[in-house]
Amino acid sequence: MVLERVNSPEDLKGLSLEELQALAEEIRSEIIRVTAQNGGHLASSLGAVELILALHRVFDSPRDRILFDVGHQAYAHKLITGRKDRFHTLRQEGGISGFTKVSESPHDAITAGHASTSLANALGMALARDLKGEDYHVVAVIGDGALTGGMALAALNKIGELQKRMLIVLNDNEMSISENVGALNKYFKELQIRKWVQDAEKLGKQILERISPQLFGLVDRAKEAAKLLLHQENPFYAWGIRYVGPVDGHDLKTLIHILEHLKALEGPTLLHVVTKKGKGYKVAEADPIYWHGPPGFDPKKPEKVSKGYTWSQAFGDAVTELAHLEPRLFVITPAMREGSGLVRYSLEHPERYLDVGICEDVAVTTAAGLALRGMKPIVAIYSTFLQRAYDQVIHDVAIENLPVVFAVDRAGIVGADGATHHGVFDIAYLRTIPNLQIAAPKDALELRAMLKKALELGGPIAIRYPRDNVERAPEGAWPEIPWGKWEVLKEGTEAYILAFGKTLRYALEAAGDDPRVGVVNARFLKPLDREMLRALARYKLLTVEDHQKMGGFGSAVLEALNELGLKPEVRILGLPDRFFEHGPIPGLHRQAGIDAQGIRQALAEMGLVPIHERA
Ligand SMILES: Cc1ncc(C[n+]2csc(CCOP(=O)(O)OP(=O)(O)O)c2C)c(N)n1
Ligand SMILES: CC(=O)[C@@H](O)[C@H](O)COP(=O)(O)O
Ligand SMILES: [Mg+2]
Repeated sequence: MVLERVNSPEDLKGLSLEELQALAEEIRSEIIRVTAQNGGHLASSLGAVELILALHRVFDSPRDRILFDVGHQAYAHKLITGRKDRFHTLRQEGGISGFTKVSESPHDAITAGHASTSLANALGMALARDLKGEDYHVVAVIGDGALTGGMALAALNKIGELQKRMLIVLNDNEMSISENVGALNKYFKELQIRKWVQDAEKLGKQILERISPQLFGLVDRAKEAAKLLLHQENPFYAWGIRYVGPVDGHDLKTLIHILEHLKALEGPTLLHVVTKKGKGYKVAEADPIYWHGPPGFDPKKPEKVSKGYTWSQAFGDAVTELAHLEPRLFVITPAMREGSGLVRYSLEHPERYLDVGICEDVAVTTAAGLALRGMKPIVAIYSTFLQRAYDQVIHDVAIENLPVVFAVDRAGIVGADGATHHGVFDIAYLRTIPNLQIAAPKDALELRAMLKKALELGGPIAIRYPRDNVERAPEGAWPEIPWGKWEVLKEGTEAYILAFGKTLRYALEAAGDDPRVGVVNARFLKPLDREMLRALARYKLLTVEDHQKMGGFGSAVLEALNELGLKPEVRILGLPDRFFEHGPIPGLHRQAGIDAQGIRQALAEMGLVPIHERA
């Protein structure tokens, strides 16, 4: 076993090409083995194995800085940089992160998880290096999907201007999570055709020169003419960045040879490597979309595992039906078709569906444009990724009170993706925006009711729901709920739990059959149901939410009570002021004290000791 002998990238330097190739296969097996158990980003990491070995063979991490955009393709990097013995803890509570993480290893140049950050990071590092008179290489590996992000394209523009020495490796597997989109993506495809043309041309040349030099001359002139037709300005040259490629991203020998050469060059260089997402694992090669991030599987019999009916699917089913009722409906996703439950909708309503690529800012402002011209756009977007479009929500949507609905998926703790992905800031960053309303349905029926009503109401409305399963609602069901009104689910004589969104189930569990404790489905945060709040102010109140405590639902309740001049005893349960790492969602909720146990604890501290525990 070669991997046994590799404890740092230094150990790659002495390996033969055959040993490196054997190492690649051992790494693939380990990635499959652990992802089968833990879940994780299988296809992306399988596709980047040779590239990562070649980079660590040629460059000297951690002295040289190797950055991985998103960091989800970096499992091979983790295995050869001293973490092979902990790799089995990938994405587990207390285990190693599923992305690169500065605090996890000196070899992790950036903490990643959100796309398109590597190039600006690399630029900053190159600037620091040169200002301090230091001498090391800065290498950024970015996927074709991540390159659709505005941050990445804007960074290229600056990199080309400043001409700092750095290497950008474009890992082009023609995939984002779904098929990749964008004009650059089309151009890369054409470049690959051109590569094929070059190879065919070489072969043709050899044959022709032997048969007839005259004929060869004629063909040669024809080829020049064809080149003129095919020849387009390579955008990277326009950006002032040397372009090399495309090259086979699985050919270790060629990669090492080229990287050695590029290492010596001054200024910014982009090496375009072509890889296969899921390389070396048939099912992942055949379906890189499902195997982008499988939840776990039997490595011997890798079948797709159903994750059950999710909130995302409930959303997708609802908008697919709504599109028949509302011809102005238009749904946008920033590169998360599958994750947002939009496969069915995209197939049934392709003319009113758009995947903008990994650019949430463009998603929101495109929705604004649609709304300005009479459409009813819904932006389907993860809470964590909506952070990328905060200004657009204010500047392009809310100021003009445009009818844009934000279907905020993955709201709350999301589990194995960890701190970079928990959707625990959206209430705080949205609720201060005038005109924008915020709601959280308790089930799929309320989700349908809210989506339909939101389209009718107009104005910016955010509807947040968790990464979780949910009971399917009947097709065609469009219940009415009083907009802005909370719902008492259980009466109480001494206290009420005001639960927002997913924590409602914990509230009902904590209240149990205790007659003293009532439970409210506080499904509207903005507008808050002040009428009911006033009525409940004579009880003790406990708010609970799957969100940072600071600036969340509880804060909104406190502010409203203050404005109403009411001073009941209030406790707020939410996530404390720190980041939460990766781990199972229930465990993280327990840690945060927002589950049933945490609620009981808070009630006890408010004098409502559970009846069966009373002495
Ligand atoms: C800002 C942001 N939006 C969306 C995502 C979700 N996401 C994770 S990986 C990915 C696709 C990345 O494609 P690419 O860079 O080509 O890498 P590949 O998976 O193909 O190796 C997306 C959209 C993200 N991580 N960050
Ligand atoms: C790397 C990335 O950002 C996505 O792949 C993300 O991990 C998807 O999250 P879900 O699994 O919740 O769809
Ligand atoms: Mg890709």
